[in-house]
Amino acid sequence: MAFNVLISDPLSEEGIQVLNQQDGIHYELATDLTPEALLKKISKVDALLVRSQTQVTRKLIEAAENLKIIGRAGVGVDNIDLNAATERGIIVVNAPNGNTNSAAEHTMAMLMALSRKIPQAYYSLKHQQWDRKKYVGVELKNKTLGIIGLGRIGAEVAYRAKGQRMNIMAYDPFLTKEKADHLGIGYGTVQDVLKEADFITLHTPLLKETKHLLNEEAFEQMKPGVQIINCARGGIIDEAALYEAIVSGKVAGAALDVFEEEPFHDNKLLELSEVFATPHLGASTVEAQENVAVDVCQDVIRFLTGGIVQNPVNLPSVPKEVLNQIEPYFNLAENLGTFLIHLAREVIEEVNIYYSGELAGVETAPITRNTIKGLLTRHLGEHVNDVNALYLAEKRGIRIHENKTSTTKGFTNLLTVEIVTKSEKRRVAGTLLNGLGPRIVMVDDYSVDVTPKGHILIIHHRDIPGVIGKMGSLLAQYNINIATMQVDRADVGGDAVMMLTVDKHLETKELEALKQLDEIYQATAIDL
Ligand SMILES: NC(=O)c1ccc[n+]([C@@H]2O[C@H](COP(=O)([O-])OP(=O)(O)OC[C@H]3O[C@@H](n4cnc5c(N)ncnc54)[C@H](O)[C@@H]3O)[C@@H](O)[C@H]2O)c1
Ligand SMILES: O=C(O)[C@H](O)COP(=O)(O)O
Repeated sequence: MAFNVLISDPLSEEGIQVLNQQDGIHYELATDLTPEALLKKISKVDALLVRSQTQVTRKLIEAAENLKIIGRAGVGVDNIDLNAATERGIIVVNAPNGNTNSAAEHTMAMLMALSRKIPQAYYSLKHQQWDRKKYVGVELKNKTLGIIGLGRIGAEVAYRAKGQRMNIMAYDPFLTKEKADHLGIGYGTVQDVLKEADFITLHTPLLKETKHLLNEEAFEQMKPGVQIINCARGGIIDEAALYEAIVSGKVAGAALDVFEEEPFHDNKLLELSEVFATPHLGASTVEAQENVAVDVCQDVIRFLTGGIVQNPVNLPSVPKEVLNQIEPYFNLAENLGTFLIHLAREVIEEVNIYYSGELAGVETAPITRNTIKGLLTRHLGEHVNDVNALYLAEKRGIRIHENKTSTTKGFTNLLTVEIVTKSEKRRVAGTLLNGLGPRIVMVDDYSVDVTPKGHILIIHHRDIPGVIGKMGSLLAQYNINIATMQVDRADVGGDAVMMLTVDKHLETKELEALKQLDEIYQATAIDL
């Protein structure tokens, strides 16, 4: 068979050699295509190889009649419309391990250059100025490095910064005490990191949750004189807020490799002498480029020749006959996972999934994968899929147990998911009602009946007269319309839960206002 491969971003020669060695592969290297020119070419392409520059949009994917696989020679897939690719059955693979070292080294280079103002001092020398007073730096030794996102790159940065005798304070939603102790670092909430760090470095993906993670409010919480490094993704920092924080003197310096808009020829931040930057060079080393090019080309060849890929980002692969039987449960499972992660107040150590009634007799592994996918996506982003969900959970030390039980509590099928954290267990159960679709029927020990869809608000409160009224008036003040509402309680005057569906997404300030009411212990908004 013959396949056309289009390489639309610069790719290392080593990767191209991998393509050359395979019979039936015709490749074209075209790295300067305009979006319009790429759109014209794409219909004849079987495999598209990109880095971060090519924008693989829905429009491009929809025009790609023959496209079977998109290979990303690197980690971040935020330039690829994964939903559009999945909808079209196009597999996306990346190369997540090949550039970890280079990105960590680049971060360290930025950190050291920042602390000693090396780019600024060099620039002044180039302009015939010999100024020793202006470029007095600070030592890294005994300073606190705040790391937000302790995945592959964040952890490598932590190792290296310890070599500089820095103290590390990290935040990652999957960072446990055990892992922090093993690395010999401190950990806390994101607020702890913001408050305590002398330098802050970002290593999260760009997700809905991390967009503008460093915003005006975050800068306010930081120490005066803090310095910022971003070698992850533009957009994690609100650039306008960073500009103001530097002008006001709160932030003493910033070293940036990535930007909200790339490429650019003009960025206001670069007018400030406290800022220096590189044009997205974190992975630009000979070694990293060889690694990622070889990894991604090998995966593309494996896929095109009928093999199993090693780094799938979105692969849905379930045999047809099994799929027909269990597919209706996938959405319910994913929604239960998403629901529970919002209730988690601590790091999740264990997940127990109970299959009851009809469900006890079917192939449940793909349903488990969808549950875990729902649980992890909030913090790990869109690259979590039913193929890699269990692996990602295992990497984070989360134990997963499937249980088949005969207890159905009156339902013909019941899927119950429980998370276990250091100090509590939280549970949610759902069912597929014949002809009526999915329902959430239990939250912890409370009975409810809610379609898992839209904007859900769960309020844990004390069962006393007036609390429902107060809650209703407060929502009305914020112009939030209640669509449906149910209440259940443990005992008269004891703990109770309200489960509401509302017509719009609840903002943090609105949830905080609810929590200010004496009778309310917890208010959680979930968008499904
Ligand atoms: N500048 C470059 O050239 C370059 C090179 C490589 C990678 N990157 C970028 O670096 C980022 C991280 O890469 P990685 O390989 O370490 O990925 P990774 O998946 O191993 O790590 C990301 C970590 O971020 C954590 N996270 C998610 N949401 C968070 C939040 N709200 N707060 C704190 N932590 C959160 C995740 O739990 C995960 O542990 C990616 O965006 C990637 O694209 C940039
Ligand atoms: O996500 C990544 O792997 C890095 O940002 C590298 O991007 P690049 O391949 O465009 O250098």
